[in-house]
Amino acid sequence: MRQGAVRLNDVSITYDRLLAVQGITGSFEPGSLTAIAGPNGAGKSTLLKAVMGELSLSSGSIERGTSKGSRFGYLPQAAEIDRHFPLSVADTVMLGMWGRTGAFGGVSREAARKGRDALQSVGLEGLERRHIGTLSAGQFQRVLFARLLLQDAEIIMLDEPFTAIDAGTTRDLLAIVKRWNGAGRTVIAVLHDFDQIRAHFPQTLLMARRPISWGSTETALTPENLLRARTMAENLHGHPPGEGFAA
Ligand SMILES: Nc1ncnc2c1ncn2[C@@H]1O[C@H](COP(=O)(O)OP(=O)(O)OP(=O)(O)O)[C@@H](O)[C@H]1O
Repeated sequence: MRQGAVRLNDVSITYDRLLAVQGITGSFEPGSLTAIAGPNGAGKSTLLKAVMGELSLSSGSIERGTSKGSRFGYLPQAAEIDRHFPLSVADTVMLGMWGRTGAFGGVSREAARKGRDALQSVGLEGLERRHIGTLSAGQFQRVLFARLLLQDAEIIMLDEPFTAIDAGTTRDLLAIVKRWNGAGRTVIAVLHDFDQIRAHFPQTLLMARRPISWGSTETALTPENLLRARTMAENLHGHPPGEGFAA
């Protein structure tokens, strides 16, 4: 059932005239666990959306192994999600089943059981009826992970999944990421915490619009490469890329 790698061939993406991603080549192998790192505005989120097929490329190509969108699960950045929408925790989690039931397919008893199991595995049993707007940031991120669990995707892409999330939730969600990967799924996560990347993510793509390094985390995140990323970011923005982005 396992399918091919996701290959990027000289991928570039522009917004109007802004070249957000330039000349990225490499592949996410099946079953790999990769961090995408780089300064603010480096094109990381843009690249994830392009891999998902949400954005078109200005040049280059992406081989996805299959044309089926259901192969991908995607967690957007928290800032991109509107939590005012009147949905309960249970409704939000069950959206993960859309790929199989269709939007109006109704929820079978089996699907409802899976939904409860998913909520339990992220530690949120009992909160099914709560409105998502009343949850803490950490609880809401747990809901989104439960939704991803239900989606049962082969390739899971997470955009800053632990930003502004408490330490306990980060630990629990990181354990889920590792379980996904242990079960043979490919996981790609945009992350800012280099210590976390070094501790848990064997592969890293470091980019600052252009690729800097892509390979084992040890070889990708050298002080020299981080310095190059920093310098490239300064050239992009005309100022340093912010606290924390230091070798
Ligand atoms: N929809 C859009 N329209 C126009 N420009 C955009 C759009 N989305 C992103 N950009 C620009 O493209 C560049 C890359 O943005 P992107 O969000 O991909 O970077 P990032 O590495 O994910 O940044 P961060 O770490 O701050 O989230 C930035 O200059 C950003 O302002």
